[in-house]
Amino acid sequence: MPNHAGSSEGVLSLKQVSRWFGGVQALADVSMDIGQGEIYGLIGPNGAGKTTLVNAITGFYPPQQGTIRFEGKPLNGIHPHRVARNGIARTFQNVALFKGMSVLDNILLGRHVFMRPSAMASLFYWWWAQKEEIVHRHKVEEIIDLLQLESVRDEPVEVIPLGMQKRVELARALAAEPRLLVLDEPMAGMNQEEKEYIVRFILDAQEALGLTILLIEHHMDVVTAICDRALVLNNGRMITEGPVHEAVNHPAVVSAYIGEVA
Ligand SMILES: Nc1ncnc2c1ncn2[C@@H]1O[C@H](COP(=O)(O)OP(=O)(O)OP(=O)(O)O)[C@@H](O)[C@H]1O
Repeated sequence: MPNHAGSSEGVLSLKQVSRWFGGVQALADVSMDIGQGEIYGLIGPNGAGKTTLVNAITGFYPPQQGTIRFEGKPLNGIHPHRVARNGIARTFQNVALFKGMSVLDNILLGRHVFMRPSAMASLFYWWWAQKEEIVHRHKVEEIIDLLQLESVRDEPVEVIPLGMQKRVELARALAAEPRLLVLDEPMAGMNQEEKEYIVRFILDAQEALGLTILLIEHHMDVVTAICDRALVLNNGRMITEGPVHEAVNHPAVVSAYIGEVA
């Protein structure tokens, strides 16, 4: 059951956001407001526009119409790297880790938002860079602890089970110290036990770090268990938006999820 009621102050606010890919309208006038500390679900059948919405928020595919504001500041047209530095981290639908690198180094990569762009700067100010490195490693250790990745920290990521790889992705996103965390199907391909683990870790991280979360998820049991509110999309359009139990029981949602797309 939801236990993170959001305040009235919107952290992320979208107003009539639209996005086209050629002749396909992937998003049509989508609006939403996510409150501080909320876990907000984004649901809908395949091709509904969920990932496009996340890509619009995180700067990968800016909307062609409408406005997106984060903590009161406009996000439209901001480069993904700057969006990340401004406090929004995301995970990807398909595992996007660096094979051949250890779990620890993959998580450390999440710190890149704080690192200096010039390697030369680090070379000249090596002493400063060393101090910086210690801070980064310390933060990463905290996250390894929080997500219980200690036993695999030195393993190459490709040898650990999928469920753990997804947990490493979550860890890498947390390493960027976001205030808004966007999770794109964090449970895809997981078995029941792995799902239960990742739900637990998401809730732990949310509580420990005071996060606001936007969650794309197909598992309705998870959505109803942990989300406060939800937005339902179909063909890029808003079907319904509101308290999660009302949203998931909307007739169009029920029919969309049993295959008769409304
Ligand atoms: N880069 C792109 N180029 C062209 N069309 C795209 C692109 N990204 C998304 N689309 C189209 O936009 C629509 C919405 O796709 P999107 O991936 O956002 O849906 P989704 O709800 O995330 O689906 P899924 O649950 O399958 O991930 C689809 O018709 C898709 O083909």
